[in-house]
Amino acid sequence: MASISDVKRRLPGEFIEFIYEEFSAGTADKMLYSFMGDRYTTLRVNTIKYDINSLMEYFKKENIKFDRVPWYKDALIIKNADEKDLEKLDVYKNGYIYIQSLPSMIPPLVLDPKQGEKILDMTAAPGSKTTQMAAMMNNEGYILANELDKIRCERLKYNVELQGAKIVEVINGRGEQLGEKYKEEFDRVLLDAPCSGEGRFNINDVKSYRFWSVKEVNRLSNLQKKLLVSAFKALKKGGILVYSTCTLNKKENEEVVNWALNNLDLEIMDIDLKINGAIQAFSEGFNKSISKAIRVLPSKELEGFFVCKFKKK
Ligand SMILES: C[S@@+](CC[C@H](N)C(=O)[O-])C[C@H]1O[C@@H](n2cnc3c(N)ncnc32)[C@H](O)[C@@H]1O
Repeated sequence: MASISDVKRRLPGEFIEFIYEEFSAGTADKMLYSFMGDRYTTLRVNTIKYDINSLMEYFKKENIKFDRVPWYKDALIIKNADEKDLEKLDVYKNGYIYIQSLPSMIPPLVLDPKQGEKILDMTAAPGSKTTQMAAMMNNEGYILANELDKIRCERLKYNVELQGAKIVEVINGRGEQLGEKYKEEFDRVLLDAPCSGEGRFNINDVKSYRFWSVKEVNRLSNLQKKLLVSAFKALKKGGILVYSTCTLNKKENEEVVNWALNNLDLEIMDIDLKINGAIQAFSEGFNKSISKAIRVLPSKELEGFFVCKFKKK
């Protein structure tokens, strides 16, 4: 059984220092505990093709044990099978389900895209949230899903196709350029930003933390601000923008959001979801309204996440 000293030994020393500098010792300890092991596999039923009751019946027949998620009727926590087991099932191969972490399902729920609306998903691959939004919209309306990385863009196209998300158009380019190209065209914009991924660190998976450095966090924080400017420009007046990351440091979360409040005509809105394990974002030293944003602290069920909902004034 790993211990907190194993975590401290294996993860980059500067990351550990950074976390203890930015957070209270109690919060930092909790975060480190979450990096010790694997989480349960979780998924969402694809309501374009299937429904939750049929899926639960199917799993019972297959002897797959699950728990429901209080804040999302279409999601399940799988107790006795992992991703590889699920990938062998017909429901997976036919695109009836989408394997997705629970916190990753929060930003689309907060954005709340409506049937018939025009949505921009600025950094979209592999398409968890794009396909979730298409399902939430009953496959009616329009989603422009952009991704910079060519290979990840192919994966995005594959997932969109498999899930039957017909309202999605996939494009390959820099999110920073979309604001000028599509000025005030979208009802809602999702910026699920490229980030340092600290909320998904796992000491058994070197890939999860190999690229972390202070320099990289600073680079990402600058990129996130540029992407936010672009997202703001692409949004109609009165439109909704959701900014999310799966990282823990303030530089890529509260600091970026604080910068946006100081430089763009945006206000932060309340998030109405009641999620166990979610806390208010940290507002000390920042604009007080940042406490309306949420942080999901990493745990056995949940990876770390940050979600902020804005309205364009
Ligand atoms: C957090 S991931 C998105 C996950 C996706 N929203 C989902 O739920 O499946 C961020 C994505 O942004 C892409 N990316 C990085 N820089 C970008 C840029 N400048 N413009 C557009 N996409 C970018 C990355 O390749 C990565 O696929």
